[in-house]
Amino acid sequence: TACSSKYVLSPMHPMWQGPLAVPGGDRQSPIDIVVRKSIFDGELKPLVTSYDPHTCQQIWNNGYSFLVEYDDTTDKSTLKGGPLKDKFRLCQFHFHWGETNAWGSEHTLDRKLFPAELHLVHWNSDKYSLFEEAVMEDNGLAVIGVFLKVGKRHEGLQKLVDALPAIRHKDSVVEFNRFDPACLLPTNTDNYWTYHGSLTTPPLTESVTWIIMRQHIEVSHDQLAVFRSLLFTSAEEEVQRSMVNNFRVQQPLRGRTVRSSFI
Ligand SMILES: CCCCNCc1ccc(S(N)(=O)=O)cc1
Ligand SMILES: [Zn+2]
Repeated sequence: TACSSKYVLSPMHPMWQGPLAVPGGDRQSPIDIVVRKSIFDGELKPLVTSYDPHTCQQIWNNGYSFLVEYDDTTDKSTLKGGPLKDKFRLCQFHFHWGETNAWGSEHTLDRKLFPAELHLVHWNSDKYSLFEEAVMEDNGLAVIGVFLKVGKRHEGLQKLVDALPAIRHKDSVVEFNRFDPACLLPTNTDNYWTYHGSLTTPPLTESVTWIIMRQHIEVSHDQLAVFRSLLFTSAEEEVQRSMVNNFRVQQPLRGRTVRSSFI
């Protein structure tokens, strides 16, 4: 079901960070959000998430990050509201992080780097019938981005952290159920920035409405250290490489406007 886009590269291809800018791409992600240049839009609504923990299926290492995948064959776990006109189905969430707490996020706020960033990936189930279809369309996907800061231990995250040693290597999968992704959202989801962008890993398609939360979540140093114990490489490979710095370089804004839901 690999996307048929012309930008699909194998995960091990040196350009997995993708070309610096996709040829002809004028809405690439991630970007730096210049807070004072974002435009308040009073039409932006609160986000409405309704996630069913029972639709959680598995957690696996895809060689870029680790993904928690949800059953998206029905409208059980959905996102609507915010900047969105349609209803979007949750298909997976994953993270990006650094080798140290000094960096790791894909987006930045006035150039401020966070140690990690959570992405909750949804596709437009009002308009399309499969993720693979939606990924090719300009209103196909909606990704919620949440910044992580190092501080107190995140109790909800621990269940996920405890599963990571079982998926250390690329392509390892374990069954994972009853996880409510809502526990990873900040307490305030009314304040966010939104802009039109792309996937930050191949196929890099320009199909994403990004919704970046203003409020971060806190995780402990030890919890983040377990993320860094994952490997980019499969069990067979002779040289093992730690899964760290799995973020893309930032992309030009190309005149895009970043809107805010708050003043
Ligand atoms: C068609 C198969 C593609 C699998 N991978 C999709 C994908 C890539 C990047 C992001 S992200 N990092 O922009 O949220 C989400 C989902
Ligand atoms: Zn991501």
